[in-house]
Amino acid sequence: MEKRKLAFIGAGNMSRSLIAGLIQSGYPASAIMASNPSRGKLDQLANDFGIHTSQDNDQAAAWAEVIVLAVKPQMMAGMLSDISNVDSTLSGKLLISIAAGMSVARLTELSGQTRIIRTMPNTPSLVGLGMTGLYAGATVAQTDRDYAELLMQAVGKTLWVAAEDGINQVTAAAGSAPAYFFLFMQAMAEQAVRFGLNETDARLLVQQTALGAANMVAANPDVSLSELRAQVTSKGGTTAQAIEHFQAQGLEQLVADAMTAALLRARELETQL
Ligand SMILES: NC(=O)C1=CN([C@@H]2O[C@H](COP(=O)(O)OP(=O)(O)OC[C@H]3O[C@@H](n4cnc5c(N)ncnc54)[C@H](O)[C@@H]3O)[C@@H](O)[C@H]2O)C=CC1
Ligand SMILES: O=C(O)[C@@H]1CCC=N1
Repeated sequence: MEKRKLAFIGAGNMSRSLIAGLIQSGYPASAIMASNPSRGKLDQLANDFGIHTSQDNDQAAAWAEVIVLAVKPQMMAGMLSDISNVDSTLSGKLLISIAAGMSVARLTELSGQTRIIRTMPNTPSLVGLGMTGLYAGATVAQTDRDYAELLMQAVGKTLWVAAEDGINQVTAAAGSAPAYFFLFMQAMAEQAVRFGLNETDARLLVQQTALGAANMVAANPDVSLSELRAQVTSKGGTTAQAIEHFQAQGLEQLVADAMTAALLRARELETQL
C-alpha cells in the first residue's frame, strides 16, 4: 500500500491500537505522527514505536497528507476549530474520522472539507485483529477509498457500509463489542476464582477458551453459530445446564437490548455534536 504521511490527532487508546498495528504490519514509523495536548502518551508512542510526535495539532496536520481525527466526539468541534487557518492546514487533505457519532456532514461543516472517510475501528487492531467499518460519500475518490481500506486492512478486517447509519450499526456490533466480550470474560474469570482457582489459572482458562471459540468460528464459515454451540452441548450434560440458565434469564434479549442501546447512543451523538 501507499505509505502516505499519516497524522493522528488525539493520541489515546484507539490511536495507540491503530499505530501499534500499523507499525507491526510494516507501515514506516517515519511516516506516522501523533499529536496530543499533553506529552505523556506522546512520549510512550515515541518510545514504543519511534513515530514523530507533537503537542501542536497544526504542526501535525500541516506535515501530514492524511489526517486521522481521533479525539473523543465531544472534543471534535473544539479541536477542528482550533486548528488555525483551517483552510490552509487541512485544505485538500484526506481526513479519516474514527469518532463515534460524528456524521460526515457535521465533519464537513466543522472542517470546511469534503474529502472525508468515516470509519469505526476497534481496539483489537492493536494485535492485527481489528474490525473496521468504513463509509464515504459519493464524491470521495476511489484512490482515497482504497488507501483507507488498505490502512485498516493492515490492522485487521474491513467492511464498507453503503449508508452512513451502517457505521452506527458497526459501532454497536464491533466498535464497542470488545468490551462486551471482556465483561463476559471478566465475569467468568471471577466465578472461576470463587470456585477456588487462582487468578492466573482462571484467566488462562477463560482467555484460551475465548481464543479457541473465536478461531473455531473463523475456521468454520459454513457451520452456523448455533451448530457450533450444539456440538459442545451433550444431552443431559453440563453445558446444557449452563445454556438453559442463560436462556431462562433472557441472555439473547439482554444482548439485543445492550446493542440497541449502543446504536441509539451513536445516533443520539450525531444529533448533539
Ligand atoms: N476506544 C475505542 O475502543 C474506540 C474509540 N473510537 C473513537 O476514537 C476516538 C478516540 O477514542 P479513545 O482513543 O478511546 O479516547 P482517549 O480518551 O483514549 O483518547 C483521546 C485523546 O485525545 C486527546 N485530546 C483531547 N483533546 C484534544 C485536542 N484538542 N487535540 C488533540 N488531542 C486531544 C486526549 O488527550 C486523549 O489522549 C473517539 O472519537 C472514539 O469514538 C472508535 C472506535 C473504538
Ligand atoms: O465507547 C465509545 O463511544 C467508543 C466508540 C466505540 C468504542 N468506543
